[in-house]
Amino acid sequence: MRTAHSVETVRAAERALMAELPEGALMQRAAAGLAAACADLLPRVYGARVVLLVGSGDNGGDALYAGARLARRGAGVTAVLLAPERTHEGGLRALRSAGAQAVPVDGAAPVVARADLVMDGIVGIGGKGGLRPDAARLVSLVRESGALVVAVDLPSGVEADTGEVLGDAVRADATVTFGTYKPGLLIDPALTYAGAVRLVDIGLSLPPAPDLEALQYADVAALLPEPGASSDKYRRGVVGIAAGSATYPGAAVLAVAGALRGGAGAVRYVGPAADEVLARFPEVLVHAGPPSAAGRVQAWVVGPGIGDDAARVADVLAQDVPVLVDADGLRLADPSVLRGRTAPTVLTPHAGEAAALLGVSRESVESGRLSAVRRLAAEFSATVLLKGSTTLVAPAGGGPVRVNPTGSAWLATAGSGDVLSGLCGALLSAGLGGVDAASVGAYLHGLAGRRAASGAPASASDVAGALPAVWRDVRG
Ligand SMILES: NC(=O)C1=CN([C@@H]2O[C@H](COP(=O)(O)OP(=O)(O)OC[C@H]3O[C@@H](n4cnc5c(N)ncnc54)[C@H](OP(=O)(O)O)[C@@H]3O)[C@@H](O)[C@H]2O)[C@@H](O)CC1
Ligand SMILES: Nc1ncnc2c1ncn2[C@@H]1O[C@H](COP(=O)(O)OP(=O)(O)O)[C@@H](O)[C@H]1O
Ligand SMILES: [K+]
Repeated sequence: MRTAHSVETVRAAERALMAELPEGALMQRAAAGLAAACADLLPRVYGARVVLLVGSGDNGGDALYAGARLARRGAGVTAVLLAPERTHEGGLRALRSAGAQAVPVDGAAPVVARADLVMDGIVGIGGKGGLRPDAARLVSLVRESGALVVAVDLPSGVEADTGEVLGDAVRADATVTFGTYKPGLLIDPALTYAGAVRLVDIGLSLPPAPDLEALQYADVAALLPEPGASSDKYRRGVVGIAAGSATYPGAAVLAVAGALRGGAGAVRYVGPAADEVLARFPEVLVHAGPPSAAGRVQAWVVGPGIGDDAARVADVLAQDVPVLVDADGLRLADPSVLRGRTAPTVLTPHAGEAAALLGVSRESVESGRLSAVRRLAAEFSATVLLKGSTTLVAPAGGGPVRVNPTGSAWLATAGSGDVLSGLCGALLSAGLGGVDAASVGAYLHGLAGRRAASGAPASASDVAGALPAVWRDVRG
């Protein structure tokens, strides 16, 4: 599991560790890791032209000590000081004694223009808001220079805790972060500013529950349901799909396609697209009448392509089994019924649907995805999977939010959300909890999107078709 911790948590861990160590030891650890990462990125350290952008805090201190290390290895290092009178004193002394020079901001243009590598030590976890005007001007010089940019701890100008970018920010090729990932390094839009992220262990002891976590291959493999000797189709889990309408039969077919690849023992379908579903998937059990009369299921998916069939949504929500609500179902579900359910509920909105549920603009959801998903989970007492370029899953009762690391923009194709809902529903029916079902589903769906596309457009059916192969890859 990859984990990220909030600034407050990092600060507390830093205080505890600093009390045990000689002064400056932590910053030396950070600077050593940073210098090593820069050396790896440069074709050759000796003779390389390195420019440090140095703000007034410890982030600038890290850059100065790392710059001193590179200068001692023969790099030509120049520090650009944004606040010369408030620069980290020890760092500046170290830089000068390594033979490097420092210039004020108005002397930056010629040195930045010739830089091979720029280290961004303007601001780290102490930053608030986008870059200030003098820093922003400096960063636009860097952009014009074409130099390799390495952000110290996080790209200056992004919000560490939320992933928001409130103005100008540094666009880095790589970010060297200390102690733990910061939430903003895993969530867009900030994520797209960070480049390749390298974590440097500086010995912090962090609490076991992070603010954010991302499943890795091994975590997903351990969560995948697997039939055993005593399994039968009912024990493996039966997932019910209440989806589709005369206008949108395809949504039913795609949700079923996802469900059939999600590890359930059987898929039941209820709705007006039974003929279309059976024509494509004869293994599905179809039922007329309300979902509650369809026979036992261990989890329901309701909503994709359902049109205005509020009765079908209400019927599903009244059943005391896990329910995943998607698409039209999100619009039709009664919020008080959602809140009152005792069995797990999973909501899977995209940003537009999330905005409607929260009564805010789509833009505010997109720019503040982490707070939006947490709010939704709290307001509806449900696990919430917020779709988009980085899909987030928040648990109903608070706790770490999961961020999906496998997304692919090729998934932004009509119907791929329907496949996801069926897949997650099947995982729920197989016994996974809401957060695991949603995050494992998103992980597999993202991998399937990449595999189905591999550089060319893929349809939602292709994504569903790629699921068995990615399941095998993950287990292998
Ligand atoms: N925690 C750890 O374990 C370790 C932490 N370490 C390092 O310390 C860093 C944190 O250092 P920090 O606390 O000194 O804050 P930092 O990020 O340098 O920023 C503060 C300065 O920035 C300024 N400023 C604020 N907003 C701004 C903006 N938008 N645009 C421009 N400027 C802005 C603000 O100025 P002021 O408001 O005072 O004018 C203030 O002076 C951390 O990220 C890591 O690199 C490692 O060395 C070792 C282990
Ligand atoms: N830019 C993007 N990068 C990665 N994944 C994306 C992006 N945009 C959308 N997706 C994913 O594509 C799927 C689209 O789902 P959804 O919006 O419900 O579409 P539909 O209703 O047509 O099925 C979701 O899994 C979502 O996370
Ligand atoms: K920085």
